[in-house]
Amino acid sequence: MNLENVLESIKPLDKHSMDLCKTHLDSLTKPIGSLGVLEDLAIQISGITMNSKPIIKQKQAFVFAADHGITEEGVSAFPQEVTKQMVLNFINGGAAINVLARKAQTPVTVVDIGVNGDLIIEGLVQCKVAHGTKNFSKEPAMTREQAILAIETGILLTTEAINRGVDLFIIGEMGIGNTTSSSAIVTALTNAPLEDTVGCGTGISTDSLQIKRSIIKTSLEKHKPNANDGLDVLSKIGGLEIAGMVGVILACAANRRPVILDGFISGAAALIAQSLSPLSVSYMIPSHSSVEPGHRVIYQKLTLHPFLHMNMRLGEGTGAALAIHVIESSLQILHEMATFADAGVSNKNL
Ligand SMILES: Cc1cc2ncn([C@H]3O[C@H](COP(=O)(O)O)[C@@H](O)[C@H]3O)c2cc1C
Ligand SMILES: O=C(O)c1cccnc1
Repeated sequence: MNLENVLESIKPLDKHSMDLCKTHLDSLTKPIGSLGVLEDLAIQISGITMNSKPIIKQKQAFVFAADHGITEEGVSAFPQEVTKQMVLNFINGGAAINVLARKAQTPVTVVDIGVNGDLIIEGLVQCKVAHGTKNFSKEPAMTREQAILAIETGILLTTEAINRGVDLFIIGEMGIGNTTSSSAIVTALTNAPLEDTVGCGTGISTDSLQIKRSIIKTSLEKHKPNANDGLDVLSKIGGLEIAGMVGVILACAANRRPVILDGFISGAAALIAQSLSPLSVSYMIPSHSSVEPGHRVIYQKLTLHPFLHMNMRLGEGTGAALAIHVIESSLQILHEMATFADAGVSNKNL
């Protein structure tokens, strides 16, 4: 499916399944609504899957890696080659996402969608759209065609995984410099002040933070990305890994599969997906709230509420991997808890 078909296929959640799920939750041995977010998640996943008792059997993490020309401006605490080095670490199973995904029994697929350098590594999915983006303080990060190609890469990988039976997705990324790109996207799409959208990423100094903000400000003045056109925003100031994640989100929405968002950068991808298809937001499951300040701005615009508050600021899909445990718990409640009738517990509001 190409991007256009995917956007046309996205439909609202199934209200009937959600109502049935809520009725069942209300019949379980607990005060109504007392399991809070666990209940909300079960209801949302019912609406997504059109099944009032959904089951998750196969999970999949996609980690998209790409480089950013904007690193030339000194916006990260780390050099660009760390992207490539971390790809090897992912493949060898030694990164944080590998550990947390293993714990959640979720396979990790690493996708080179735009790393600067040729990587021939067994196990790495090679879908390079470009050798990194251009320095967007000087010229557009990529062409519109490249942005679409990278989104369609995410769509293709997701569709293939769905055909293999995957029923829950998590997204993550690796790309030195990508908090600068994400902050630019969030500013362009929300108009929020730079103080609220730009943070320290990997840990830059306060002086570098001022430079990061001023680069974003002048780049936005230069390119004037159209806030009503997610593809314009993505191509002028975005990243190829961000585009890949947009593709996963949209393909999940089109195929009625839940997709767990991760930190700040996956949130920037979610905002692009929202601008291309407002309906896609109901298929997104938030996970944690990042230390990066702009993450709060993202959640406000999406009207989603993260349920994990872990002081994390890593990305890679780590927060999303943790959220799998909560989501699986919510469905286990739905399947295994006794009803008032089954357990012989009085169900009367006095
Ligand atoms: C060793 C290492 C592992 C990482 N894993 C994720 N990130 C995170 O940090 C980067 C974004 O921050 P900035 O915009 O400041 O460069 C991204 O690659 C993100 O995934 C990492 C960063 C480092 C250094
Ligand atoms: O929240 C994130 O995903 C994040 C924050 C800082 C650096 N890298 C990732």
